[in-house]
Amino acid sequence: MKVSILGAGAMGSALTIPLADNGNEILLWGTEYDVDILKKIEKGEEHPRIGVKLPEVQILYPKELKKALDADIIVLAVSTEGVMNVFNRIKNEVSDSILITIAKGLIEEEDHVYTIPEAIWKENVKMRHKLVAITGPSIAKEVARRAPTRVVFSSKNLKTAKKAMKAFKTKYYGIEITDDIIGAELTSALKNVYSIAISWIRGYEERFEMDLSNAKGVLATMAINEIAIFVEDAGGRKETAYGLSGFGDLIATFRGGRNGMLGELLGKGYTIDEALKELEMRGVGVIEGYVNGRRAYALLKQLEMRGKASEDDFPLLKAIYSVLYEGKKVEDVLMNLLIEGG
Ligand SMILES: NC(=O)c1ccc[n+]([C@@H]2O[C@H](COP(=O)([O-])OP(=O)(O)OC[C@H]3O[C@@H](n4cnc5c(N)ncnc54)[C@H](O)[C@@H]3O)[C@@H](O)[C@H]2O)c1
Repeated sequence: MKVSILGAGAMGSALTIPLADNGNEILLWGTEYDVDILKKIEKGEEHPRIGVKLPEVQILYPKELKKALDADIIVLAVSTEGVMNVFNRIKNEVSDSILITIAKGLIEEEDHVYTIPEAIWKENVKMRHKLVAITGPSIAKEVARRAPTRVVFSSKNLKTAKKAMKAFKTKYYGIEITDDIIGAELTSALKNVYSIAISWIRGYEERFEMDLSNAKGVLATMAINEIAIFVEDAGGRKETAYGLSGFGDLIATFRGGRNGMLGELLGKGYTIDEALKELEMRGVGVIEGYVNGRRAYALLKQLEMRGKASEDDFPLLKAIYSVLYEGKKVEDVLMNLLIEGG
């Protein structure tokens, strides 16, 4: 198949490995932010974010977006902040292709919060049966090194998911499919938010020089249960949260990543402003879990207004929101969460 990847960041580029191993023709289009990376790939150098050389791909520069649209599959491989920006540029020319999204986040438009599929369908209703979301534990560097990985392809139309799976599935890249695309997408966006809280404990461990594995177990359990309730309130299936998209991804990522770094600093006693400043100084890019913490809370409020959810079921999310946006410190909320459950 002919597959275009839009976005030459870590994950978009990592996906060229299973796609090439499966014999697909691959086009890799980069945004304005990706130009240096594209040049490196063209010179045969390692991709700076994933540390491997890419297989044979046709490189396309930012002005060549149109050339990427003639493909069986188009992978929207940009981060959440770029999804609608890129989709709006291609939305009228992609209806014949399968569109795949990989971003793990929520979209906010005119004071309303949407999952990524809902935001896309709102712009082009035809994509309802053409859209596939990839979720589950898949750290880009590991995919790029052919480390064993198993992810979820979700779509309203299982035929579409199966067709997409054919292009990607390899001996080391396993795929399960589901029609619960809203559940899978919401789960993976929330996973980024809750992993901030689980990482508070790492900061605490360092700060007080003691192991706090018991506490980590409590927060991880609260996290997965709240994600499951949230997903069900939003019309998805609880099992999706307990599967690869939720539990699996939480285990894979809470130890590291940008959200984990933010959580750790907060656990060490930094205020949110100090933590964000520190991460900016370290050159860490956008922290998706931070922005999505606010969006998740706003979505919860939206659901509550419609009688579909109750804020009382989400003590951990409320605590995360209060630390990220209301000036609370982790020590103001942690003991109550751990001992009383919120
Ligand atoms: N890295 C991983 O292991 C991994 C795994 C699964 C899913 N994801 C998800 O995939 C998405 C991308 O992650 P990544 O690690 O590849 O990030 P990255 O920072 O390496 O790449 C980000 C990509 O998004 C583009 N981009 C960023 N802001 C943009 C904007 N405002 N407009 C247009 N394009 C923009 C960049 O040009 C780049 O192509 C994230 O949502 C992430 O949660 C990442």
